[in-house]
Parts: sequence; C-alpha cells; structure tokens
Amino acid sequence: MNQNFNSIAIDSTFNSQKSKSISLRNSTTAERVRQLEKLQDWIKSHLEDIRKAIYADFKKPYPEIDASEIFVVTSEIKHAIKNLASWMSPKKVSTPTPMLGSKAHIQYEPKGTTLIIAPWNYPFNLAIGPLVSALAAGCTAIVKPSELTPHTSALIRRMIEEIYEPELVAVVEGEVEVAQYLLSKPFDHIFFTGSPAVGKIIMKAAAENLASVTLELGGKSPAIVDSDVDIQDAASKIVWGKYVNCGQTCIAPDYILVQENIKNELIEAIHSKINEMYDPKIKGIDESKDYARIVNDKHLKRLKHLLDDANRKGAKIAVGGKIIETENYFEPTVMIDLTEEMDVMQEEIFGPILPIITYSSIEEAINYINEKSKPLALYIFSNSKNVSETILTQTSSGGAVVNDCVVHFLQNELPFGGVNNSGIGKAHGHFGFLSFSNEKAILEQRVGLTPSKSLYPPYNFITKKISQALLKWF
Ligand SMILES: NC(=O)c1ccc[n+]([C@@H]2O[C@H](COP(=O)([O-])OP(=O)(O)OC[C@H]3O[C@@H](n4cnc5c(N)ncnc54)[C@H](O)[C@@H]3O)[C@@H](O)[C@H]2O)c1
Repeated sequence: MNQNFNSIAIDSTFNSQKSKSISLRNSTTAERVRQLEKLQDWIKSHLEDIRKAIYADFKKPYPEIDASEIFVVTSEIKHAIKNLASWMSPKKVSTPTPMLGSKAHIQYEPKGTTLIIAPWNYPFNLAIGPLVSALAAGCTAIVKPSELTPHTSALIRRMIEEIYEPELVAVVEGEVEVAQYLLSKPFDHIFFTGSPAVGKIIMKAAAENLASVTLELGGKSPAIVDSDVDIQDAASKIVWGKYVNCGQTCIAPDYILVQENIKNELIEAIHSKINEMYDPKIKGIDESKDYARIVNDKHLKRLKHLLDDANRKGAKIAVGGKIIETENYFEPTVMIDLTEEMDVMQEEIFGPILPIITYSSIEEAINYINEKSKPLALYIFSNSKNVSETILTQTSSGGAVVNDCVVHFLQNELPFGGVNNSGIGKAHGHFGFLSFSNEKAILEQRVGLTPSKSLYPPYNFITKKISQALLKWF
C-alpha cells in the first residue's frame, strides 16, 4: 500500500502504550497529579509560543487565544488537580435488603489506551482538554490534532514530546488516512471532536473493536429571543457568541428565532453591537485586529455558497456580506427572509452568517426546533421564567443557557457534550474523568454467608416460598 505516514512507528507507539496502560491501573493520585502539573508548567512557560502558533493558523486574536484556548485548558488542569483524589476514591453504595450481609462499591479504573482526535477550530483547547481528562483517569493517549491548523499541530507535538515519554502520551500528526489507520488499532476508548458526518465514521470504526466512544459533535444551535427581553443585552451576547473565532465555534448560535414584533429592533441592535465590537473607529471590520479569519479557502467557499444559495432563493443580507477571498475574510453577516429550502437553514453554518427567522408563539419556536436534529446548545433570551422553563422542558439539547450564550463551556462543574446527532458522552471536569474511566462494580460477600444459597437448586417448597416472597416484597 502506498502511504505517506509511518504505520510501523504508530504500531510501535500503540504497543508500548498498551503495556504502559496495564501498569497505570494502580497509579496513585500523586502520580497522576504530577503528570498534570508538568502539562500546566509547560503551558504557563510557553504562552507566547502557543499564541504565535494559533495566530499563524488563522489570525485568531491574542485575547481570544488566551481566553478560549489557554485559560480553558489551564482551568481544566487546575480543577482536575484539586478534585482528583475525590474522583478516584472508591464510592460505597448502599445494600438492598435481599443482599444483606454483602458490601459493594464502585472503583474507577482507567479505561486504558485512548485515542483523541481533535478538530481545527479550537485546535489547542480541543486536543489538550480531553488529554487532561485522560491523564486524570490514568490512561495513555495518542493525540491526533487537526491537519488544517498545522502550526498548532506542530506545537502540540513539540509540547508533548518535551513533557512525556511516548508510552504515556504521543502525538501523531496527519490527514484523514492517518486518522483512519489509528482507528484500525484496538484502543479502549476513542474521544473524537468534530463533525457529525465524521463522528459516524468514528463510531463505525470503534464498533470493530467495541471501543467506547465520546463523540463531541456539532449541529445547528438555536438562540430564541422572546419579546420580553433586554434587547441590548441579548444583542451584545449574541454578537460576541456568534462572531468570536469568526463564527467557527461548535456552540455558536447558528441561527436566531425571534418573536416577530421585536425582529427589526433586534437586527438594529445586533448591527450596532457588531460595529461597536469590531469597527469602533469606522475603518472597516477587515482592518480590525480583533476579528479572526476563516481557516482556509475551502471553508470560505463553503460559506460563500451558503450566502449565494440563500440570496438566489430570495433571502436578503441585512448586515455585512463582504468577502475578501485572498485574505479568507468573511464579514459578520446577518440574513433575513429565509426559507427551509436554503442550505443555510439545513447545514451547520460554522462561520459568521447569522440567519434570523421569526415566530409568533413559543409553541411555534419549540416545534421548529423539535423538527430538527437535537442541537449541541440552545440559548434562550427572556426575562420570563415561564418562557425559559417551557422551552427547557419541551426541547432536547446537549446544553442550554438562559440569557447568555457559549459561556457554559467554561463551567467545568457541568457536563459538556451533545445528544444524538450533536454528540454522545460528556467532557469536562468530573464528567471527562468518567468518560475515560471504567466504573467497575465490586461486590464483597462474606464467606459462608450468602442469602442467594436458599435459591440454589435442587428447588423445593422453601425455594418456591422464598422466590414468591421476593416478588411480593421487593
Ligand atoms: N462538540 C464539540 O465540542 C465541538 C467542538 C469543536 C468543533 N466541533 C464540530 O467539529 C466540526 C468542525 O471541525 P472539523 O472540520 O475539524 O471536523 P472534522 O470532522 O472534519 O475533523 C475532525 C478530525 O477528524 C479527522 N477526520 C476527518 N475526516 C476523517 C475521516 N474520514 N476518518 C477519520 N478521521 C477523520 C480530521 O483529521 C480531524 O482531526 C463542526 O461540526 C463542529 O461543530 C464540535
């Protein structure tokens, strides 16, 4: 087979991690904390290297890198170090009456060898965040960063090679064929972040080895704006959540559902917030240092198609629309007059186009959302507790935020992830630790005492009475 990567090196790394993973089963809290501290120390002493690499990939502004790439990882490490002893300690469970005399507990053992496949949009955070959970859980890991952000991928490789022995953590760089080769290895767990389409490929490959999976996927996350709302507050938060990272955020509001009587006011507010945030000196947003670029020309063309297709089918651009192809620049854009025949209303946008559609009653908005795949995130802007409760209880999404958007990613006491098409399994904090752990069920019976002996054959009158009593009383 003609291949551009070293499969023998991958095999050798996998085999050495397999052996290491067995010895890690009884690793102590202190040993795992030490591995996490090494990662924390490297990150803190190489902040400028990390910023430069990510900036080189798609001009992400430094404050965005600090907050959304570095801080989220360092806070995840800090949180894991603080809580690891409690997460690792066996959890006693109570004994039901038919099991009287026995004791039981849950022991958290590392799943073993793990594979982490990362996307390009938060290329540092989404490769290293899951690694924190893997190390906390006592697993080995091979990390495959995205090939679309080569500077960050090289930096991650350098970082891991400087910190860890390859039998504990290794980085394998490369394109789809490398990912596919890695997927043929019998990992114990695969943690994938990326699109639902590739998520299905990952799950099929994992099924060959019955590896468990965490799939952090995407989709169309709605933001509902009720008429009982502080419009200026909602507009600021939507503009930030949508256009940070140039719209290339899995939990960005994909589209807005606004109550029809406040549509025009909301559009005006969004327009002025875009100018306040990205064009305060009125020089043009393309001059702004605070606005990132689309990752490559392929994605720019994909977004341009969404805009052109919607325009051709009757939609209008209410704000923005400027594209500079040579710079992968795509202006913050708002679209109106949309219909379901337009691709922009069917596909995850993953860029700075914000479609705004209207509803007349909350039920109509809920029905619209429920007709689509379950989103990764759902945002509600409303002063009415009744409205937010109704939406929260009548829709399904991986996560939800009331009166803000995107910020739930930073709350590491909450599970982060999707549901069905937007993901399977959860990440962050304790939930990330659990994703990489086997919750082993352990029951200890007293020698010579087992209530179940009375149910052993040969069955007789007493067995019959006991089994009937069990059905009657429990
Ligand atoms: N839920 C989350 O936390 C989260 C976070 C960020 C991005 N996302 C989602 O990720 C998507 C965008 O990222 P992307 O374009 O990098 O995703 P992608 O699915 O194209 O690629 C992700 C990774 O999978 C690998 N890959 C691609 N095709 C593959 C194949 N056929 N077989 C095996 N591996 C393959 C890539 O090399 C890359 O490392 C969006 O859908 C977004 O919503 C989700």
